[in-house]
Order: sequence, then C-alpha cells, then structure tokens
Amino acid sequence: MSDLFPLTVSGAQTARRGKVLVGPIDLELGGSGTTVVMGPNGSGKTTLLRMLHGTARLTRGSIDWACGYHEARQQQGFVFQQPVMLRRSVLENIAYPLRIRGIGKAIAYEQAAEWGGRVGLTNLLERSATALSGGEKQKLALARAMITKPKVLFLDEPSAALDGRATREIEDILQDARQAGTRLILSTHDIGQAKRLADDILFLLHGLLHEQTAAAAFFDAPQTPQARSFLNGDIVE
Ligand SMILES: Nc1ncnc2c1ncn2[C@@H]1O[C@H](COP(=O)(O)OP(=O)(O)OP(=O)(O)O)[C@@H](O)[C@H]1O
Repeated sequence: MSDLFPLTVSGAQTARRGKVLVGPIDLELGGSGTTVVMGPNGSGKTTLLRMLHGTARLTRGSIDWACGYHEARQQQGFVFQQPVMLRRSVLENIAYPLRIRGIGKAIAYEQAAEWGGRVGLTNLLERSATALSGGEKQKLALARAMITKPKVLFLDEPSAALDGRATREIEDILQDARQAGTRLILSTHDIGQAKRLADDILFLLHGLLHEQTAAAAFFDAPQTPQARSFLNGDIVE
C-alpha cells in the first residue's frame, strides 16, 4: 500500500451560499504524530477537518493525498462531535463498520466487545445506543472509528461532552493509537487537551490559518497577537 502523506493543501476554500467559511488554506501535513486544530467557536475547525477528510466540498483549490483520494479515503476514520447512533445495540453499532465490510458476525462482535471494553462500555454493550449519554456516545463513536484500524483518524472535539476521568481515558486511547502509528488530526478548544496531545498546532481564526507551529513553540511563544489572546483565555476578535 502506498503512503498517504504528505497531505498537500493548496488554496483550499469552502463556501456556502456565497459565504466563505474556511480558506484559502495552504498547508502540508507529514505522516506522523498528532495535529491539533485550535481556534475559538466558529473559527472553522469542523469545516477544515471535513475538507481534509473529503466530506466538505471545495469551492476552490485542492487537497491531495500522496496516494490519491480513493485509496486515502478508505484508510480514514472520522469521529464527529455529535455522533450518529444507529437504532441498535452498542455492540452492533461498534461492529457495524466491520459488518459492512463483509466480516462475519462472530468475529465482528468479538472485536466490537473488545473495543467496547477499551473505551469503558463493557457494561453497556447490550443497551440501545440511542439511550446512551452524550459522553458514552462519544466513546462508542471512538470505538466504532478505531475498529477498522484507520491510518488517519480525524476527531472533532473528541471529549467535548466528557468529564475529567472519561477525557483522560479517551486521551490514553489516542496516545496508544499514536504510538501504534495512527496519524491523528483533531480539533479542540481545550487548551489543556491540546498541550497533552499535540505535536503540532493549526491555529484557525475566521476561517484562516493564522499559525502552523510545533506544539511547544506555539504554547511557549505564539507568533500572532490573536493566538496569544486565545491562549490567555481572552476574547479573540
Ligand atoms: N452548512 C453550513 N452552512 C452555512 N454556514 C455554515 C455551515 N457549516 C458551518 N457554517 C459556518 O461556518 C463557520 C465555521 O463553522 P465550524 O463549525 O467549522 O467552526 P468550529 O470552529 O468547528 O466551531 P465550534 O468550535 O463552535 O464547533 C461558522 O461561522 C458556522 O456558522
């Protein structure tokens, strides 16, 4: 299988009804580590992740994986901020990506139970997924994305609805995935989470990329006044 990276983003822009939401963005992402997309509410984090993943249509520019779009697409997972639950059990939800790939029930359910355990849902596997809490749904979504062992995993605010302990559990799983070579690209407005997870930072404001920096440099000495304000917890205009 050929390499996916670098991922090259050239003048990429997404607009809706004539209004530019994100872009133009120029960017190149290498093949390892964890990239964290930061920025205030509405700055375009979700839209940028969807552009990179290929689910937000570009109105200008291009986004190219080294191996080509279709091959890259098969090796990506995406965890949404508000994950969609099938009206089935937790176990069936987690097993679903394997089932649609033609994997038999016994193996799919065995792996789903294992992944359910890893995200702390062992006691809820038979429960209807639609009855889960917000945090439990996020854990389910993570297990459902990781069960296919994607090479690249996009996560949109992966612990927005989680308490401190659940956040730590999710972050541990993400660190393990990173160690195992999964490329992580996630958004968060939680500065603590970004510090714990990021190798490099993309700082977005009003749909534009203000900084692309190694994480340590970003937190020690942000280059733009807007990033400094954001890190200080001030309102960023
Ligand atoms: N389908 C859409 N149609 C019109 N405007 C949209 C659409 N999706 C997003 N937007 C707008 O695009 C901008 C960027 O939204 P996006 O959700 O990408 O930001 P975000 O940084 O992820 O925000 P948050 O932190 O609140 O989740 C916002 O102003 C939003 O209102």
